[in-house]
This record gives sequence, C-alpha cells and structure tokens, in this order.
Amino acid sequence: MTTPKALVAGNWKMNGVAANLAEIEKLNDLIAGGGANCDVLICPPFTLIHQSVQAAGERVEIGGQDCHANISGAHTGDVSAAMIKDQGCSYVIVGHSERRTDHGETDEMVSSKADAAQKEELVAIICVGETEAERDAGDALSVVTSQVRGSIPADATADNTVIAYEPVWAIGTGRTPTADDVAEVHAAIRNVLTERFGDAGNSVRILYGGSVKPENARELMSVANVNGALVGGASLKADSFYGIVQAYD
Ligand SMILES: O=C[C@H](O)COP(=O)(O)O
Repeated sequence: MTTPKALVAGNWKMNGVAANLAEIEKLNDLIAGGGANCDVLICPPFTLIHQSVQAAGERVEIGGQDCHANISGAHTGDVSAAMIKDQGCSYVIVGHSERRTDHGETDEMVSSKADAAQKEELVAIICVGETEAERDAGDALSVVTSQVRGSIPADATADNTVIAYEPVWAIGTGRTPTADDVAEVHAAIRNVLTERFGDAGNSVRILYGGSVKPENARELMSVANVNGALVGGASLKADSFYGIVQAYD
C-alpha cells in the first residue's frame, strides 16, 4: 500500500491584501531553512494569485479557492480553471462548506468544478464534511461518504484528486473531533476511494481541516489515513502555518 506524501494547504479565504505577501515569502524561507517532508500550498484570494506565485519561491505552491465549471464565457465575476492554471497554480479547492452554504453548491456542481479543474491539469481539492446537527444525529459517515461519491468527477484519477474532510462545526471554532472520530471518517473516505480507484485509492491524499493549529497538528496528522491538513485561520501568518508544517519534519 502506498502512503501518499502529505500536503499541508492554507486557505486564506477572503483575507489578505498585497501587504500580506510577505507572509508567503517568509513561509518559503522558513521551510527552505528547516525542511518539511510534505508539500505546502497556499490558496490566496484570486486578486493575489499572480503576486503570490512570484512570492512563493521553491517550496510553496499556489492554488485557487474555487473555479467555475465552464472554461470561459458570460459568467460575470467568475474565474475559470484555465485562468487559475494560466497564473501558475497547481491546485484548486472546490466544494468548501462555505461555498456549499453561501452559494448553494451541490455535489453535482462541485463535481463539475472538479472536472473543469482536472481537465486543466490542476489537482482538485474536494471538500466534504458534516454539520453539527448531522453528527449529533449519527449521520456523519453517511453524509460524508455520500458527498465524496457525489463530488468526484467521472473522469477523475487518483493523481488529480485530493479529499479534504472538514467537519463544518470545527471550522473557525477552536473545536476539533477526537482522534478516534477523525480516524473513523478518514477510514470511511478511504474505502470509498479504493472502491472508486482500486489500489490507487490508497495514494489519494485525505486532508483533515477544522481548527488545525500548531498545538494540535502533530496529534491530528498522526491519525491513520490523515495525509495532511487544510488550514484556515492559522495559515494567515507564516509562523503559525510553519508550526503546522513542522508536524512533518
Ligand atoms: O479551509 C479551511 C478550513 O475551513 C478550516 O478553517 P480553520 O482552520 O480556520 O478552522
């Protein structure tokens, strides 16, 4: 069984202006100085992608936070996977719970976006996760596995797919599931991936996201089938994000 190389990804969400690019330069310097046995990605707002690619150096990759399902056309305010790729990105996040909530994105829409990204040779980071009510009702596993099945495009491969499990109730709250709960959900996702991709499903990275901090990163990243993190708030400052990356030193 192949253990995938971990990915620690930062999602800046709707935060950051040009002055914050120094954090990306600093992050690259910290990693170059201290090593990190994982891939490192920052997904800034679209307005900063071009400058972020220039600031990122050798050790940090840059990605988008969303893309449209179409490659071009009359879609005011939207950005296509081709445009993100053109700026030097290698990844794009799709189906984040904030987009599922704020923009009514369904699994079918997320799958279309992931398909557009993968056809542009971007790796799609497909986000899934249950709400607190769904967990309390005992439905976490069925909700998450259904989202994974419904959000992976028909033409996806193990190489161009990453899954990020983010319990909605853990995002930005300081609360995290227990290690056992994370292990249970990640194992269920792994089963879906091996059903879908065969043995190659073992090489798909499954990230955990939701209140990951330097203080809890080592414990969360050591859980079985956790192959990295998707980090929000703690990715905005190089020092705290590097503290998470160091879980893979
Ligand atoms: O995309 C990142 C997640 O939503 C996690 O955010 P957080 O680390 O601020 O909880």
